[in-house]
Amino acid sequence: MKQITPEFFATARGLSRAQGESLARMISLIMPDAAVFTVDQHKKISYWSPGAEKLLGFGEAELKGESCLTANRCVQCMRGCGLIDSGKVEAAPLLLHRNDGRTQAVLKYAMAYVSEDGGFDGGLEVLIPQRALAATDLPLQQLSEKYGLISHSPEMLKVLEMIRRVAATDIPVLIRGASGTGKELVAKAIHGESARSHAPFVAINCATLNAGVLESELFGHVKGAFSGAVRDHAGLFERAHGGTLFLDEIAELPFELQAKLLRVLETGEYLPVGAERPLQTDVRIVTATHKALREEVKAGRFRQDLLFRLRVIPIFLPDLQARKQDIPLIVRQLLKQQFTQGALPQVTESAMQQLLAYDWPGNVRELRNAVHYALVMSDGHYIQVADLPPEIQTSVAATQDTAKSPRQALSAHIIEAEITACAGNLTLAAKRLGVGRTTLWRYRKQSAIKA
Ligand SMILES: Nc1ncnc2c1ncn2[C@@H]1O[C@H](COP(=O)(O)OP(=O)(O)OP(=O)(O)O)[C@@H](O)[C@H]1O
Repeated sequence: MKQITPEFFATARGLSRAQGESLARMISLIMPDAAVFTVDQHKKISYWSPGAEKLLGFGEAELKGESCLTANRCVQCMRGCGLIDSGKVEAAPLLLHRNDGRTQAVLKYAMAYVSEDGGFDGGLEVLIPQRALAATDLPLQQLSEKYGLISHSPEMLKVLEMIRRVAATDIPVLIRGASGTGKELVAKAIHGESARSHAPFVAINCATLNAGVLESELFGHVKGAFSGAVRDHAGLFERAHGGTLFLDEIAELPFELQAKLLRVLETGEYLPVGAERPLQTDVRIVTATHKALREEVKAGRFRQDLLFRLRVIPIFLPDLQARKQDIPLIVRQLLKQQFTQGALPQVTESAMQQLLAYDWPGNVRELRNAVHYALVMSDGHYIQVADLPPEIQTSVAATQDTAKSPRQALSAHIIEAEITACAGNLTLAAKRLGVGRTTLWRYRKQSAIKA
């Protein structure tokens, strides 16, 4: 039989099965909205409270004697919940799948029963529903415009859908994507659509400060904590209280601070530098990285337990290179931001071809910079190949821009992207492109004949 770790046995002194079973019934009376259940030494369900039935939609009759994984359907549960290894689980955030397919955010607490010979003898588990918030019902198109996350690509539409879902919970989110793919925009959208939107969104890049300064920035310090600490300093956890703390480049968080962050996630408590008593915080943590954190764990640079805490919901942002159909749309959006009045400059077909051929290692940030550069260089009416930054001019052998008619300024790519954006509504697409409907129809016909 698997042995419980001596540390747990020493601290918890163990809960016997008989004690646990009556405790479970008591907790389910006191906390009728929580799911309370017990498992035997084989992790088969032995008690399932009415609250559990209400929360997850499974009845006791169908679950008794079944593996706990039948009712606790989630990625972390499949990996192992830690109950056998550490004897207890404290405030683990989970996203469970209910019997009816909907998801339910919970915080899980569990305590193992210890047999007389010190072995695992089952356990008592309590799942506390996380704040029941309605997912935002903002249509994806409006969500994308509200936060400037412009895209048509299926991958980005999935990201927008994820934002809508996770905003309704307090579950930690890890955003993975290369530099300039929009990680901070996604974090802001999650915050902005959540019930925390009235409280601050605070962001910090963990790669830019050394361990000492970062600790003081995150957790604050008290007067006299170190030379130069002439007054108390509120940390970001205090400033973000009630809101969202966005930790960018989380892979760079120094190892010694990883344990402190883990403590906040587990207990909501942290210790300002030099302080004697911990403070409580209520923040939602959203993290981002361009690195594979699993590799960082393997290399011994990142704590596995912290990874599991942070990566409850991962969101992946694709490189711009993998969604080039977004380029005309984003360019247009960037031009609109610069020109609030008057006609937008037209991007010539050759210039658009160069933009589409380029690899964009700096992703949308680089595209934004290129558009700003081109605007400075252009005559204000047309953006041509010669107006683009040099590295983009040479992305493919550019053809010379000789024509300057509006039709030639509109490439087939732009036309088709706009029509898709308008869900096939040619009148709207023509309006957004600044041409008449008949003209748009003629352009399309001519492009089709040329093809
Ligand atoms: N889909 C998009 N549509 C329009 N603009 C975007 C989009 N994605 C990113 N941007 C713009 O690109 C720039 C970089 O975005 P952001 O700072 O969110 O990227 P990031 O992934 O957090 O970058 P880094 O990792 O370097 O901090 C910002 O100006 C942002 O407004």
